[in-house]
Amino acid sequence: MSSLLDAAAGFRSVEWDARPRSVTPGRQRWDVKLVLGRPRTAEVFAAALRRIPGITEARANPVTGGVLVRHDARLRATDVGRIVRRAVTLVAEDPTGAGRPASARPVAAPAPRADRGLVVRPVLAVGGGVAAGIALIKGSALSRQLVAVGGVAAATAAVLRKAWRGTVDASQEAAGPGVERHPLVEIVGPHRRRLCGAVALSIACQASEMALGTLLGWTGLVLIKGQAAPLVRLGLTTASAQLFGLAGLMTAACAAVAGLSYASNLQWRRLGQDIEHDWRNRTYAHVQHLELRHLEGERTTRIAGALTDDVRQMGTFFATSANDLLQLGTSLALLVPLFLLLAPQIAWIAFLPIPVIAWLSFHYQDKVAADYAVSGEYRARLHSQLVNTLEAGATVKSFCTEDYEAERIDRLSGEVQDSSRRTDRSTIRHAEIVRVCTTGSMAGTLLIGGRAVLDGSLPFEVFSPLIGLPQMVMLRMNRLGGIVDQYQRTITAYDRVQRLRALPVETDGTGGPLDAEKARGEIVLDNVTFAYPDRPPALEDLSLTIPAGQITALVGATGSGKTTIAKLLMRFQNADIGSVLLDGRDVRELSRHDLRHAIGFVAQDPFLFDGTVADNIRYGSFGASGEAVVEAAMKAEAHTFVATLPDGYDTVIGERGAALSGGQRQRIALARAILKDAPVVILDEATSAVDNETEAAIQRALRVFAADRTMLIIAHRLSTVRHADRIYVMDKGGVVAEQGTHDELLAQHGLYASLWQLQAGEPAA
Ligand SMILES: Nc1ncnc2c1ncn2[C@@H]1O[C@H](COP(=O)(O)OP(=O)(O)OP(=O)(O)O)[C@@H](O)[C@H]1O
Repeated sequence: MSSLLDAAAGFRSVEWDARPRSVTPGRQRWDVKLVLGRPRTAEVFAAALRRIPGITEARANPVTGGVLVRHDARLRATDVGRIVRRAVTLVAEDPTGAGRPASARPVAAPAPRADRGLVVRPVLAVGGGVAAGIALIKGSALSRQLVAVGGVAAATAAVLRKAWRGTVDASQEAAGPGVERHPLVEIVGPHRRRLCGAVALSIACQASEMALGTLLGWTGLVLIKGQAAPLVRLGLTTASAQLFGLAGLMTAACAAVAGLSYASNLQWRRLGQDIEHDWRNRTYAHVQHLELRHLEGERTTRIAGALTDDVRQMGTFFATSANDLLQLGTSLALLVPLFLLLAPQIAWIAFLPIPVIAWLSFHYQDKVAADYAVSGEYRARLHSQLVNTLEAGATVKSFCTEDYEAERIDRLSGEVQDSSRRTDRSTIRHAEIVRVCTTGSMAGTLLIGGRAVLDGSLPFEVFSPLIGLPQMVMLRMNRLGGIVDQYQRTITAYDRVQRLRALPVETDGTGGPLDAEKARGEIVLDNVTFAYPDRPPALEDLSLTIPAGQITALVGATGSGKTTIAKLLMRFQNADIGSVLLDGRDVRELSRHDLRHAIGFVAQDPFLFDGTVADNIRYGSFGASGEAVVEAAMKAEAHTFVATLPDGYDTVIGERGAALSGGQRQRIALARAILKDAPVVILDEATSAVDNETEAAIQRALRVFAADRTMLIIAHRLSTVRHADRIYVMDKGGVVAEQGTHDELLAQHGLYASLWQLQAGEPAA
């Protein structure tokens, strides 16, 4: 890290905005304005960060201005923050990275440049060469016009080349090192057949549309000149017959355009939906199997965003923009040769607006991309704030902060409004400039083409049907910037989805299956040390035994590692040192599915789904009968209150069980674990919210339930565990301070005894 820090210290401090968006152990996300709308700077910035020891990954997104930094857990969050800020200062001074020694430059960055010209340079060379060659040989008026066409082609190619560079940057960034196939190919995946069908239909539709335009031109010809030569060749000799013939042909062309347009749009949309559905399912299946530490490390809203917005973006690109691009390409591919063949003298003026509109379109997109990113960010913040405030309704009311919250929403909404206004202004201005260009070119084509017709160098029969066709292309050109924007958004969305899919999933043990029916349930922690990333050890060299068929309790200081023990047992986390054994087998060797099948777990903050009481008790034991559900509810002391609910077990309890009290929620969760009927049951503060009388009843029922199984009870309220066969008293730092039965521990007059006296209201000895 020192090289960058030292180097940065020598530079004048540049006040570039860099703000942390989220900081979790081992990973930070930043908003860095410096990289917004600057792909090259983003590349240099990420490369600069990657060179720093301890930074394992750095990515900068020029579309959103977001920077992701993954780092070694030993690097402190504040140090990483300092590194990011200094990198901003350094790169702001030298955005190209050229000021560094060659050896220090990012290795991967310049490589793609070699391929970029492959597609566009030949167009430039051929277009320019042919035009210049003819001009030199002939030196006629026609050759001058061909030179002009060459100029238009060269200008268009130059504009497209610039845009192509940007998209290549974006796609290479998304594909990452070692990925051979283009992201769009990856996105389409197994839906190539539907893509081919959609492409064929779009091309046919575009050809029909141009045929329709030509027929309209011929109609004008018949009306003005009394006949159209191509129709005479078809045997229609009189003007009236030609008009009837044209009406018939146009009806057929209209029907073909409508039918093909309908079919192609349907195909593209279906393709988009297939892609969205497919990617959502595949990604969700992956997310379901992520290691819990990664799930906890990612923000829920971010994962939900990838599964909804990002996969939708990938589908929408194919449903709309891919179709637009293909139609634009087809119309250009048909029209340019047609003009060059039939009316080369007006081709240059007809197509003159193409490079101008293309340039305007890209320029506009560059400009609004940053605005879109900013307004998207403001919208996301507003959304998140709205959800937070609505969820915190009781807290807001109890602290009388309604006005404060309203002001916050007002401010965020104002920011969204301002940023949207900026984008709207540029959008309208852009549309009007394009309109001026297309109408200007139309006037020019009429003037120059009209003069050519008058001086006899261009037959009116040729000029008339061609006149309206370029407009069709121009109007489509207007969408070019939008298409590129959609492309970049799609690549960024693909990038985010791929990153989610790159997170490691839970691996299974190698020691064969575990038969839950036969499990005895003895649990041993053998010299276990475990630390969460970037934290001191939660458990340190801990050894304890939870005998099979008995009730064991864990009590003690808050944060002393009690829940962590349950997590290690369920393999939500793995011990760093030592091992956790179930019936003498290391849990890491057991299949996670079998292991978790053998354990009934009630978490500290159990989750209830939006559904009926019965659905929630039956969750995970979907085949359980109604009688079994009621029996489990009785054991958990839930039956009495459920019976008083309006629809009994069919009462809908709302999101997270919002329509129940805390104690009622706990009893439903307890009934769920009882119904699972597992040989090992872990209750983590499972009855902390129920009253003493109900808890005593639950304890009685649980003692019967626990008769033939291993039960681990984690609790702060000591009355909950006084009947346990063994109690471990945990102390700070994840160590066992005392152990024994309730009576033995009282007799020790230690930590447990003083806690008991405190809770019983007796003065401490
Ligand atoms: N996901 C996590 N990431 C980082 N640190 C964590 C995480 N979960 C717990 N910790 C830390 O690990 C330590 C032990 O936490 P644990 O939840 O096991 O304690 P506990 O004894 O169950 O506490 P309580 O009685 O308050 O429920 C605490 O210092 C806590 O801050």
